[in-house]
Amino acid sequence: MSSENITPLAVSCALIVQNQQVLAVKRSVGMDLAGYWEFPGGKVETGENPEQCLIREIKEELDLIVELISDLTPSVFDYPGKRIQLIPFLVRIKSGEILLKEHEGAVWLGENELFEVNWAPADIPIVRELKLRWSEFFTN
Ligand SMILES: Nc1nc2c([nH]c(=O)n2[C@H]2C[C@H](O)[C@@H](COP(=O)(O)OP(=O)(O)OP(=O)(O)O)O2)c(=O)[nH]1
Repeated sequence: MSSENITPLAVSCALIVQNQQVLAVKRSVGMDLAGYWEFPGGKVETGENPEQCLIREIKEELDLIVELISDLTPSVFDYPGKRIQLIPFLVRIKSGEILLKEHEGAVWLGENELFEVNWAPADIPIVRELKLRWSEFFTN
């Protein structure tokens, strides 16, 4: 089968913003893409939409309740053997304290620190869009 025919795996992810910063989390040993930084989230399951997936994953991974502020442009990326469609949402924390249940690290990044971590390749276009639209997101 040619790569054009691979059905993308939909993955929702959260750009959690607070105090002019966004949260990045580090994938743990044992996960695929271990050691890369990403936005928390996960695969959209049967019967849920990307927004519902996001709320569920952020509760599961970080023990946070978040609310959606806006969406960004999905990023399609081909990893060996799989195509990911990463669906990003800008969110804010509604309640809870961050508890890392699956990741091995977390860091808050300001506008000029966005590229200081080693992002999973699929995240790069999203980080670029965040940087371009930074003032729009942080002045509202
Ligand atoms: N969650 C998340 N996954 C990402 C990002 N960037 C990126 O390439 N991925 C990839 C890594 C994985 O191959 C896939 C999502 O897998 P996952 O392991 O987070 O999803 P999940 O929690 O539903 O998975 P599972 O362990 O239950 O199978 O997407 C990102 O920013 N966030």
